[in-house]
Amino acid sequence: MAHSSLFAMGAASTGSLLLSDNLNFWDGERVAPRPGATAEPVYEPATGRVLCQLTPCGSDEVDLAIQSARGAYVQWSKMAGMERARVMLEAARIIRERREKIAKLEVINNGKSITEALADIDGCCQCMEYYAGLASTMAGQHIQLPGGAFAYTRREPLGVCVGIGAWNYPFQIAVVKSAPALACGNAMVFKPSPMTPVTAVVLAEIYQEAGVPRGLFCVVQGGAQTGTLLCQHPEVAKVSFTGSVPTGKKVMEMSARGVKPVTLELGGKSPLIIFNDCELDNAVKGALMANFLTQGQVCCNGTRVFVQRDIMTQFLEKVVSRTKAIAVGDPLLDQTRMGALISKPQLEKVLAFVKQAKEQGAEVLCGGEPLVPADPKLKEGYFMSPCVLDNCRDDMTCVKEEIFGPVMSVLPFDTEEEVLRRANNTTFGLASGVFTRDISRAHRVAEKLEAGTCYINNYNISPVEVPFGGYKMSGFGRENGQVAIEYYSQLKTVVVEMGDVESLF
Ligand SMILES: NC(=O)c1ccc[n+]([C@@H]2O[C@H](COP(=O)([O-])OP(=O)(O)OC[C@H]3O[C@@H](n4cnc5c(N)ncnc54)[C@H](O)[C@@H]3O)[C@@H](O)[C@H]2O)c1
Repeated sequence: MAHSSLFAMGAASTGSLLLSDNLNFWDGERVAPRPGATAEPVYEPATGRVLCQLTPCGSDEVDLAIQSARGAYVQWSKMAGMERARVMLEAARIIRERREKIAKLEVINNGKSITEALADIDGCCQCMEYYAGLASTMAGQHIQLPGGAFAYTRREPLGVCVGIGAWNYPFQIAVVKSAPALACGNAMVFKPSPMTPVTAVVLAEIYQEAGVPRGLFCVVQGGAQTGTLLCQHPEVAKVSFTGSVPTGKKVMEMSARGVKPVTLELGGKSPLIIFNDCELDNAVKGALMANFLTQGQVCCNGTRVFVQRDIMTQFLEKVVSRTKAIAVGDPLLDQTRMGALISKPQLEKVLAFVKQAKEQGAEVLCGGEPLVPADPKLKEGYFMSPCVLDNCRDDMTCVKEEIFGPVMSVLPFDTEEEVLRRANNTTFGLASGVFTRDISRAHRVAEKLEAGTCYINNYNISPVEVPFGGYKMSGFGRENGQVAIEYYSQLKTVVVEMGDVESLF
């Protein structure tokens, strides 16, 4: 198998990679952008260097990708679940074999630490294996009716599904959408974020190598315009979207016009509630895991940390000392725990949130500043020091809006009833968490929190077996778990008469 030249990058280090490979993929191969189209630069967050050029796909290219997927769908959807499973298990094996190279590419394009990227890729192998396992379990019901008649249901695929991804987990979002879609017999055309175009196309090559029909998983590059073309295309059966609330609304509106089902995985401003009877060291570690993964750019982060007043001093002391110790720097080094934010505008936006928080009365206990690592090659990178904000109030912007950066807002509370009311006082509802040693309280609070996930005594664990998705404006539909099958399939009812037709006419 001829690996893409991406795989010649084995020894690449931060600041050394320049990619020239074609980033679109349909009909089973990488496709060059159309001549004359305007390219835009894609940056390496850790250095601010240009990593590659991206040319957004226009309507002809989107159409070619969808036709290619359509052709593959006809073949793939006829295969038995067990046959599809075999191909997906091979894809999982290849991902595992290349985990380090894929993780490295992800780091260079996204800026997160290699330790996290490796864990992301391992999660992708598990996701692929899990849905391979479910592929052959797609089944319906048999229903006996009077007079010997009966009915049965068939769980059938939808057709060509579209996946649109955010930039924070580029490879993982592509896998989490495509694995259940393909397991159900669908094809997928995937559009990554224009900031992270590099690894979705590696997944396309892996599927191809594993033996999917040519065109089953296609990648088109581009931003809002290309996304719009995908959502409006009449031959698209479903759209699964991961991104912000404002874009999610547009995707839903466009899909509504074509009566296409949508899955929306949107933003959050999740509460993490820490009661005074918690195991404090675990609660502190939980708060860090809830805020600082992927430089704080995680949709389900618990960024509103409510701490019961009598343990506030001890909590802050421990949280601040651990936050100050986070090693920020070259994301490809094993010892680094926090890399660079995705872009210069994102860094500026996050720093502006910190500035505004100070103006509104918050106290910065640590971080919240631009950071220039000692290594000269990182001096133009988008780094900042992780930040803990104290003296926060519910009406502050930093407590109400999704910051999407390494900024933890800490808020005191007195009673369970009060904290639940405040925690639920948001239009978001993606995730939530509670630390307590009182098991009755833990389950009572979990029941009352208005969010798609509640973590008890931990935070930000997302095993593939467990459904994930939002309440309220954080979206609907679920990814991961058995339930995802329902979002990538439809039920046909077949009614069978065994006697004569009784006609009223
Ligand atoms: N719930 C989840 O699972 C989850 C996971 C990761 C990120 N997110 C959310 O994603 C956001 C950050 O990601 P982002 O900045 O890439 O989000 P975004 O909404 O700006 O973009 C997401 C994707 O939508 C595309 N897009 C933009 N305009 C479009 C349009 N009009 N039609 C179709 N597609 C369009 C973008 O090119 C990108 O691929 C945060 O709000 C975060 O919380 C949610």
